[in-house]
Amino acid sequence: MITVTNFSKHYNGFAAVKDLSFTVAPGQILGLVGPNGAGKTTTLRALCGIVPPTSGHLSIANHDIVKAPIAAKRNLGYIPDDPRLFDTLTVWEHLAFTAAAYKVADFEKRAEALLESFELSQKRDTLVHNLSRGMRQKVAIACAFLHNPKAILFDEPLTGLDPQGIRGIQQAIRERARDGAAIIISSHLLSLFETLCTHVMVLNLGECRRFGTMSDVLAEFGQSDSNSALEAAYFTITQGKAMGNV
Ligand SMILES: Nc1ncnc2c1ncn2[C@@H]1O[C@H](COP(=O)(O)OP(=O)(O)OP(=O)(O)O)[C@@H](O)[C@H]1O
Repeated sequence: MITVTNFSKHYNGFAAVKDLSFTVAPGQILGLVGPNGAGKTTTLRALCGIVPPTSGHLSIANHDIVKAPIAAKRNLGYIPDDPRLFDTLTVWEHLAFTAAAYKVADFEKRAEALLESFELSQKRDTLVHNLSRGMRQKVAIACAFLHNPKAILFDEPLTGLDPQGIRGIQQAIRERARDGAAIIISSHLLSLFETLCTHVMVLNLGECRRFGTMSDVLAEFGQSDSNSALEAAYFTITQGKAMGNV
C-alpha cells in the first residue's frame, strides 16, 4: 500500500506539489501523468525519502517515509528516470550488491530468474559500463525487484527500451502487481497507460486535476487507440504476430 496524505512540496517558496492525497492498494497500478514540471518526479522522490515533504505524510506499506525510513525503504523499489549504476561492477555484481544491501538471503536463484526474464543472462558478467542504455535500465529494474518490494515506483521506465524490452517490462510490471505490489508509473507514454494501469492521476502545476480508475477516466474523456494500433502493427511486421495483452 502506498499512501500520500496532504503532501505539499515547496522549493525556495515555489509550490511544486500542492496538497496531494491518494492511495495505491496492493495489486493496483497508478499511472501518473502531466506536463513537464507538473510535480510527478517530486512526488516519487518524496515517496522514496529523497525529497523531504514541506507538509503532509507519505507512507510505504504503512511505514512513514520520514519517521521510519528504513522500514519504508525495505518495502520499496524505485527506478528513477536516469538510474545510476556502478560502471565498474558487472551485472551480477549489481544484483549481489543489492542483495547484500537489502539482506536478501539466497538471492542467486531469484537473480538468475530476473536476468532470464529481462534477457540479460548473456550479459551477467559484463561491466554495466559496456551495456546499452536499455540494458542498463533493465539492470536497474532487476535490482529494484530483487527484494520483492511491496511498493514499486517507476519514473519513465521505458526510456531507451526497444519494443521487445517495453513488452517485457510491461509484463514484469503486471506480474508484480498480480503478486500484490502497489505500483506507480510516471510516464508521458499515454498509450502504455491505457493498457497497463488500473488507475490514473493527472497532475498539472502541482495539483491533482483528475484521479480515478482507468476505465472511468477513459469513459469520461474518450479513448484514442492510434498508438496502440501502431504498436500492434509494429509487432505484426517485426515478429509476424499481433500484440495482445503483454
Ligand atoms: N531541486 C529543485 N529545486 C527547485 N525547483 C525544483 C527542484 N526539483 C524540481 N523543481 C521544480 O518543481 C517543479 C516540478 O518538477 P518535477 O521534476 O517534479 O516535474 P515533472 O512532472 O516530473 O516534470 P517532467 O515531466 O518534465 O519530468 C518544476 O517547476 C521544477 O522546476
